[in-house]
Amino acid sequence: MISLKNVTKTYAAGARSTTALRAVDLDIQRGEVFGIIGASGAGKSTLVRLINLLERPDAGLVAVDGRATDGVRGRELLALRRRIGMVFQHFNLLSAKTVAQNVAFPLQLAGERNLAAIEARVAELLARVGLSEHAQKYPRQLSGGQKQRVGIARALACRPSILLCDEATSALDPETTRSVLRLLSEINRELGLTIVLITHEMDVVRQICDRVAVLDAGRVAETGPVEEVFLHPRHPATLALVREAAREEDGEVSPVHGAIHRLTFLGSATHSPILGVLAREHGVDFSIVGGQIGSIRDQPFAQLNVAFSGGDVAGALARLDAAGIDVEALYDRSAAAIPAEARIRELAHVV
Ligand SMILES: Nc1ncnc2c1ncn2[C@@H]1O[C@H](COP(=O)(O)OP(=O)(O)OP(=O)(O)O)[C@@H](O)[C@H]1O
Repeated sequence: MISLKNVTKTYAAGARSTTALRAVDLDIQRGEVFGIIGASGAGKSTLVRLINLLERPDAGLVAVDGRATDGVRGRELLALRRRIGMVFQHFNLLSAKTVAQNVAFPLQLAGERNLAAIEARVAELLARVGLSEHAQKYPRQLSGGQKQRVGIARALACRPSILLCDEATSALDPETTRSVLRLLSEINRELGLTIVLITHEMDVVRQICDRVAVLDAGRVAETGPVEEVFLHPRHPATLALVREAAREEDGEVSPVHGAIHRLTFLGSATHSPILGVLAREHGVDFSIVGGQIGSIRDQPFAQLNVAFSGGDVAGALARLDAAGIDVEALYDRSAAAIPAEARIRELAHVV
């Protein structure tokens, strides 16, 4: 649906130049919700401008909606751009136009002259985003969440096949963010639209995306299903984004003895009372030294750093594995070389 192959983009400013993207490969499938996450300066905005065809790469290939875009010009370029609906962080609504007029605007720009057809399409779009009764209001009379719903309705007006959301929830509070993400999820399911979400927040990716690519200093640091990238981050840039989302305090972890393992429960396994079973049946003691619980899309998860001691630890670990719980050895406090306390604190932050 969207593919970038070996894409590089450099900005030249006088004698200085900045390479914003380096050898980026991305493959976004039709109908998926794909997240692109990265810290400030990672190259997200540059990627948006390449996907919506406002800029061209210096090297490499960009294909959109199954079409290679190099060499596409004029009307053809305009038509391809219309396949992509844009949703912006600051809504970009026209303040002198009503909600209905804002949503009608792209249809008029696309050359639609039939007023009845425009009116019907606008009514349908406003119903979809839950704003029918606000059609005659002006943007200043709306809340942030309502303004973004207008932005989404406007982006859908010309029936795009891709919705490109550039930090679409970054100006919204967490509750409004959740409701806008729910709306995007509905649109993805019901209209089969491909959604690309550009964000600096792992929480946004976790709530809605199927797959994610992590950008770091212009490169794709890692990419994969959200469960995999969020629960088992491999690259330091991903780890930093996951930690930020967990918003853990820099608290002390009481000194513990024994092997520390990270247990990842996903889906129905999250509700299993397995730790009690391990204590009873394998005679192991355990202390929880860090962790987080939450959900990834609609799936519950828990990730706990647990120090096991005494009893049959090997048997307990095998039991966890058999129960479908991912077990990863982090560190053994009983080992001869005990690292500094800071290292233990760091481990507690890993989840
Ligand atoms: N027009 C430009 N001219 C020169 N350098 C640029 C230009 N646009 C972006 N850059 C540089 O390219 C790099 C990537 O910038 P980009 O805006 O794509 O990152 P970003 O991930 O969107 O960051 P942010 O979240 O802060 O907007 C940065 O070092 C930036 O300074």
